[in-house]
Amino acid sequence: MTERVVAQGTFDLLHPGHVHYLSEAKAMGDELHVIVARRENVTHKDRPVLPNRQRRDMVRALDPVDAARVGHPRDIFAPIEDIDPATIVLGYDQHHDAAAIEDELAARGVDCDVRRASARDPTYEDELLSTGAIVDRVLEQRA
Ligand SMILES: Cc1cc2nc3c(=O)[nH]c(=O)nc-3n(C[C@H](O)[C@H](O)[C@H](O)COP(=O)(O)O)c2cc1C
Ligand SMILES: Nc1ncnc2c1ncn2[C@@H]1O[C@H](COP(=O)(O)OP(=O)(O)OP(=O)(O)O)[C@@H](O)[C@H]1O
Repeated sequence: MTERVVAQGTFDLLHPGHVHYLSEAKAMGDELHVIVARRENVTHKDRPVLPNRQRRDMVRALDPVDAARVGHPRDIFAPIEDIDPATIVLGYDQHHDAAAIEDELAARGVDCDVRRASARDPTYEDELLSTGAIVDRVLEQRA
């Protein structure tokens, strides 16, 4: 049986940390489905610069990704019910609580494991592995 895996995030300005996360998530199953956060739901940091559809299309073009969609406007569990994954992979720094997600999904009849991905550190001096850091460098160098 095909094991579906779900990854999620903002994916505004792509960088090797995103590729690391998505490759690791793909290795946890057969088919990787990515949920791209809607702009209006990104409230814990600066909102993305790029529109929902552009971020989805770029994520969809990455090698480990089999499918990508813009997330639900209100219910973050609705796309999960639709995809019905064996595993959800949280990013190393995502603030979501794995046990709480498992419990909510179990209540909705979705039985899936929630795992945590590893971080990728820079491999050379000026490598930038966060969208926020890229934006800061653009502001610094183009001001
Ligand atoms: C299991 C799961 C499902 C999610 N589904 C959605 C969704 O349907 N719509 C959405 O706008 N955000 C959704 N999110 C939230 C974002 O993907 C993301 O966690 C957050 O808004 C952006 O923060 P980050 O890029 O720092 O992780 C989901 C998060 C998780 C953990
Ligand atoms: N350096 C990294 N190593 C591993 N995973 C990463 C790295 N950077 C981002 N990710 C993961 O990629 C997913 C999407 O990340 P997101 O676009 O929110 O992060 P970001 O690039 O760190 O942005 P920001 O700097 O605005 O927080 C998240 O699950 C996040 O944990």
